[in-house]
Amino acid sequence: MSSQTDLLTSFLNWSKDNGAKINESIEFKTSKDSGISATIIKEIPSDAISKPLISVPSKLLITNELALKEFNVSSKNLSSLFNPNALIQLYLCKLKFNATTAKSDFFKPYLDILPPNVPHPYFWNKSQLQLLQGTDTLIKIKQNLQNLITEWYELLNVLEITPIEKEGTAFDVNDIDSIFSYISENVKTTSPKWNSFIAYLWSFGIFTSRAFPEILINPDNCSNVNQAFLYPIVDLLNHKNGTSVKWTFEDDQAHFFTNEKNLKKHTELFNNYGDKSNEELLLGYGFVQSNNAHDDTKLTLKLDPQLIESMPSFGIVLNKENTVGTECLQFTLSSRNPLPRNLLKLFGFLSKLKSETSLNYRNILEGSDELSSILDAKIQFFKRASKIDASTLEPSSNNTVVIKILKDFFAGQRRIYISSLEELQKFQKTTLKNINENMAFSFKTAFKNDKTFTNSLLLSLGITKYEDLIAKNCLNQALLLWIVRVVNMNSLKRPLDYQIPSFINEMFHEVNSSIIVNKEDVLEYMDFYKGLFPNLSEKIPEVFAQGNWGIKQFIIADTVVDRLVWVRKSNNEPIFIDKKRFDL
Ligand SMILES: C[S@@+](CC[C@H](N)C(=O)[O-])C[C@H]1O[C@@H](n2cnc3c(N)ncnc32)[C@H](O)[C@@H]1O
Repeated sequence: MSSQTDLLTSFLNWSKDNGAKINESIEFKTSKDSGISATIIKEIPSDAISKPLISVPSKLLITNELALKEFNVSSKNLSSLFNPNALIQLYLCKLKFNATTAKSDFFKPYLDILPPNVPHPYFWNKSQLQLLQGTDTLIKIKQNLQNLITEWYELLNVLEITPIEKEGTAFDVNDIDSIFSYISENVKTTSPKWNSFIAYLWSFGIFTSRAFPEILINPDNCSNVNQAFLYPIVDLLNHKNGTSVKWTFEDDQAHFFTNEKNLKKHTELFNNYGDKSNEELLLGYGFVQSNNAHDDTKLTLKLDPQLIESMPSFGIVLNKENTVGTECLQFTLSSRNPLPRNLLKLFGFLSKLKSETSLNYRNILEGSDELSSILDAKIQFFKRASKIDASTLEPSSNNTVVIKILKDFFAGQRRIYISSLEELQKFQKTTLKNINENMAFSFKTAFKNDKTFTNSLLLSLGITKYEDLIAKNCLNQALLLWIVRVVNMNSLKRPLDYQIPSFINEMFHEVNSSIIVNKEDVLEYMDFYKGLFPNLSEKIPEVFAQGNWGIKQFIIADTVVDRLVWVRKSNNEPIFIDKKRFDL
C-alpha cells in the first residue's frame, strides 16, 4: 500500500502534468495527526503576491456539470431536492467507490488523497456525542443527519438507483440513535458501496469541508449560489481567521492569490474559509478555533406563539434569524454584540404586568434579572460540560481530538455568555444611574432615614437591621407597612422628615380607584393582617394608629409593589420606579 506521502506526490505530479501551476516556494506535506498542509519553504517577496500562487485548469475541477453528465439528468429533474449539491455528492461517491465512471481513472490521484475519515461529529460515536448533550449543537447535528438521509433517499429515488439493501430498509429518520449506532459501526469500512449512505455521508463531509462556490468559475450560468465544486490543490490549504485571500477564474484556470505580505520561510500558507463561528466550523469542517474572534452562540427561547405575534406592537421587531418555527425565538450572542437590544426588550416584555401598556424601567430591569439568571445558568452549564471525564468514552483513536475540540468549543461558548452577563450588569448599572431622583426611590433609603418606622419593625416583625428583612423573609411585609404609612402621611402628628417621590402615593390612589376587593382577596391577606393588627395600633399608636390601617390598604399596597417595585437581584434591594416608558 502506498504511503500518504507517496499518494500526495502522485497527486501533485498528476496536477502539474495536467497543467496546474504551484509557486515553487510552496511545499505540501502530510502528517499523521493533522493531514495535509502547505508550508512556505522560501520567503515569497511582497511584490510576488500580485501573481497567483496556485492555478488549476478547469479540467481538474469536479463540477456539477460532470455529475449531470454521468447520471444523464438535467437540473430540472432534481429541482425537488433542497440541496443543490446532492447530485455532485453522489457523483463523488461513484467516482471514489465505483471505478466504472468515465472519470474515475482520471481523478484517481486526487480521490486517493481525500481523507478517508472526515472529522465531523456525524461520525462520532454515542459516548462522544453524549458530551454535547443539552446543547443546541447536538440538536442541529441530529436534524442535519435526518435531512441528509431524507435527501439521499429522494435523490436515489429520482435517479431510480436502489440503495444497498440494508440501508434501503433499515433507516427510520425518526430513530436517530439507531442511525448514529449504524454509522459508527459501519464507518470503519474502508471501501463502502458507492450507493450506501455511509459513502454519501463521507462525501457530504468532503463537500462541506473543502468545496468552493461554483459562482466563482461559472458566474453567468450558476443556477444556485450554494452550488459547489471541488478545487484540487487549493483544497489542501488549512484555514486561518483573517487571512486575506482572493480566488479568481481566468483563461480556463482557477487561480488562488494571497494578499498576505509576510510569507516567511517555514510558515504555513493558509486559506480563509470565511468568518465562521465555532459551531459552523465544527459542523462543516470538524474542527474549532480556540479564541475564535468570529465565534457566537445562539440563545433559543420557547414561547407561546400568540405572545410572539404581539411583540411588534411593543417595538420588538424580529427578523428572520430570530424566528425558528412558530414557537421559538433565537438570538445570536457574540463578543461583538453580546447583548442584542431586542433580547433586552423581549425580557422586559415577558416581565410586563397586564396593567403595563409599554416597556418601562421596571419591566425592563426585572426582565434583565430574568435574563441574567438564564445567562448565569448557561455559564454554569458550559463550565460543567468542559469538565470531560475521558473514562466515560468508549475506546476510540480520536478521543483525544474530540475532547480537545469540545473543550475549546465549550470554553468559547462560556466566554460569550460571560461577556453577555457582564454587559447586562453594565446595562443595569447605567440604567439605574440614568434614572433621575424623581423617578426612583430605594427602600433602603427609607429604612435608613425613617427611624420611627425602622424601630417599629422590631416589635412588628422582629427586625433590628436591614439585612434581617431578607434573612427573615419579611421584606414584602415591611414594604406594605411602609407604603400604608406613606399614604397616611398627612395624618401624622410629626411629618416625615425625608423626601418621598409623589409617584408612590399617586399609584396607590390609581389602584384604589380601580381595584375591586372581593372576599377571597380579604381571606388571602387575613392571616398576615391579624398577625399584626390591632396589636401594632395599640402598642405603637404614633405609627400604626395614624390614618387608615384597614386590611384593604394592604391589598392595594401589594398591587403598588407589583407595579412599582423592582427588587434588584444582586443585593435584594427594593427600588420603587416610576411607570415611565423606556425607549431602548
Ligand atoms: C480544505 S481541507 C484542508 C486540507 C486538509 N488538512 C487535508 O488534510 O486534506 C479542510 C480540513 O482541514 C482541517 N483543517 C483546516 N484548517 C484547520 C485548522 N485551522 N485547524 C484544524 N484543522 C483544520 C479540517 O479537518 C478540515 O475539515
